Amino acid sequence: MSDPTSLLQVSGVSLSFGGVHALTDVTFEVRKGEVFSIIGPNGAGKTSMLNCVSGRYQPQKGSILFKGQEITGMRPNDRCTLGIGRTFQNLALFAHMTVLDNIMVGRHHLLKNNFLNGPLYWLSRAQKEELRHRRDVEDIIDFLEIAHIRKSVAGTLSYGLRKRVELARAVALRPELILLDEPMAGMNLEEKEDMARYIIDLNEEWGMTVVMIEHDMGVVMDISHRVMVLDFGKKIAEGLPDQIMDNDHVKKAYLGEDTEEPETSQPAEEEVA
Ligand SMILES: Nc1ncnc2c1ncn2[C@@H]1O[C@H](COP(=O)(O)OP(=O)(O)OP(=O)(O)O)[C@@H](O)[C@H]1O
Repeated sequence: MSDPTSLLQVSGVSLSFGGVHALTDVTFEVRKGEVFSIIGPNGAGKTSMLNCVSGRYQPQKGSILFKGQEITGMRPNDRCTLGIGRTFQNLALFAHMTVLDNIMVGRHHLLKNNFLNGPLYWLSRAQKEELRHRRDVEDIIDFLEIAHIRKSVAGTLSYGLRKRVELARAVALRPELILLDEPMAGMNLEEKEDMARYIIDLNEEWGMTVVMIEHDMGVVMDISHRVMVLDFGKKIAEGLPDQIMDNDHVKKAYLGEDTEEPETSQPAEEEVA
């Protein structure tokens, strides 16, 4: 029997691209209700890990369970239907569509008609259903404070607002697990504070479990329940934010901090085998 508090179980996942080992034997678990962050230097394998969970990449080894169900070979769309939503490191909105329509796209997994029979959806058959969904979408719009731009074309918005709309689209799926790839990248301080607040509320009030990749250590340490550190595709640490901040291996390998008096100036790569 799987642990009922465990939402996501990743076991021994390895992923290579030719000779590049993006992930090597990575194992971790995310519990229901957690904000779980994945950190590490550029190229450490963070996005690859998220892509393995969302189904964009298929690992060569290992298994991924969601709510105790094996999802390793499942297509991304089926994982969405199961309750895994995500945002992307680089914005993936439909630039020519309005904010509202972008968010409604995020909703399509909850509609009886999906994109395979999409024309039916976009015409009239699902109009009643669409009305109901629009009401629900309005809640999301209110929550993310984007009512004033609901009719704006997504491509005309500032970067910070587009990130927020992308979050709205992912939330529209009402996922149990939401994967956020650098939700604060490129934002100013005020936008970051807003985004941090939305993530906390999604977690605490909307009950979503969050797996987040983020480079801003202040934010990560403030809002995460637990943190995993990747380096060169391997897990080098996992624990509470304070434990991670105190971990000598992490300080050396990730934060580039020397925790001891240097005796010789060895090249950094020798420290991380
Ligand atoms: N589709 C791909 N094809 C080839 N190599 C890839 C692909 N995706 C990732 N990689 C390689 O896998 C390694 C891990 O990349 P990944 O993007 O997962 O790291 P990351 O920790 O998310 O980095 P960043 O913080 O810069 O986004 C890198 O060496 C990268 O070049």
